[in-house]
Amino acid sequence: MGVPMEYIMKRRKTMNPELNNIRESLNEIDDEMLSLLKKRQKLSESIYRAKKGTLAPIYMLQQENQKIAALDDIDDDIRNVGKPFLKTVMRLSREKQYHMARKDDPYWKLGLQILQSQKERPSILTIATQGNTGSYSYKAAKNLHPDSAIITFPTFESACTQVIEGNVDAAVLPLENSTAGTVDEVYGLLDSNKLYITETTGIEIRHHLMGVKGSSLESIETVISHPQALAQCSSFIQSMGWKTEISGNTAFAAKEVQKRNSLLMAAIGSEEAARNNGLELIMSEISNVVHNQTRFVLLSALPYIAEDANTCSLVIRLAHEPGSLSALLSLFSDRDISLSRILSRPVPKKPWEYTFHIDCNMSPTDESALDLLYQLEQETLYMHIIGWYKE
Ligand SMILES: O=C(O)C(=O)C[C@]1(C(=O)O)C=C[C@@H](O)C=C1
Repeated sequence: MGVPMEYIMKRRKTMNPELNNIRESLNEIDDEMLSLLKKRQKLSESIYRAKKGTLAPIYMLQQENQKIAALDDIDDDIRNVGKPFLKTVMRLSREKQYHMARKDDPYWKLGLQILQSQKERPSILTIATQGNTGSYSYKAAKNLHPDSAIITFPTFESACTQVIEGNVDAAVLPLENSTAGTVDEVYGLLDSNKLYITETTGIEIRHHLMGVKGSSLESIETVISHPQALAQCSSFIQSMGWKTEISGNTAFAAKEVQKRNSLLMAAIGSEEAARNNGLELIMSEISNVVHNQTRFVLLSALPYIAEDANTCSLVIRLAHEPGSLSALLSLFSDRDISLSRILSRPVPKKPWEYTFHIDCNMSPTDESALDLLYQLEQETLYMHIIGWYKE
């Protein structure tokens, strides 16, 4: 029989009285600090009330910098820990003030837009995808809305244009693959801010090698597919020493092989792509990893937010300053909001400046989520919600 944990803990406590005493003292100091913090937060409420109605902003950067700079004159030991400590308490003070300001502002535009977006789910009768019927996007669209009519377009951009122009209800596009990473072009299209992610689905990707009748591993010299599919099967391709050719998607690759009708060429794609183009499977499942998934998103022109939404996708631009990203991340962690993805993309025409795509787990009914958005609007150069959906 094992020794009960409680007994071990008790023994530990009595075995080292010196350690216990120090811990007791630490606890006392923590209690004192917490009670001071409580007092400080009360003062933050008062400072907010004093600022209310004046044009004074909540974030007084100069004020904060002065306080931090004043620490330069004190001894090393306390300066180094004092700076992050003061930054934290001032940030908590701002968070309190933003919460009060949001509550006081019934006309907060983004808050009203969020409320308006929580309407009934719009019906999705027509969906645009890129590629043709054998593509994984087609499969993902069917997965999400089995009864919808799916119309295929040659590029991601043309599928999005159809949604923006109101010719279809939504587009389904791949956003991220578990092996090859993000689909940068789709992220670029999301940056245009005309579309919203309203649903997502994960599709298990099984890549197969296919060719015309008579082709074999020995006869092939070149493989054709979408760059993501080629990347996802790179180990096998390299081991065979094949050349690669790029196509718009896996279904187009299969079509191209059928058209060229050559034993020297094979395509990488789904079983459907082989079937639809009369090709034979030369080898099944050639991906680098067994569980190869792609996350697809349904994009709508209307910013619909589901009642049970738990993931919010944000695009944020920050000032190009040291510490700006870590300060941003603290605004999430202070509120216990976890991030499921973070991605940086270069800002066009602005070398070394970045846009951050952040997915975080929060519900539109959470007060802390609204506080966060309110604060982000004030403290970042730019913030936009590109979707709030159930994942
Ligand atoms: O001095 C202010 O205006 C405050 O709101 C107080 C305070 C602080 O907590 O010290 C908080 C936020 C400001 O950015 C600067 C300082």
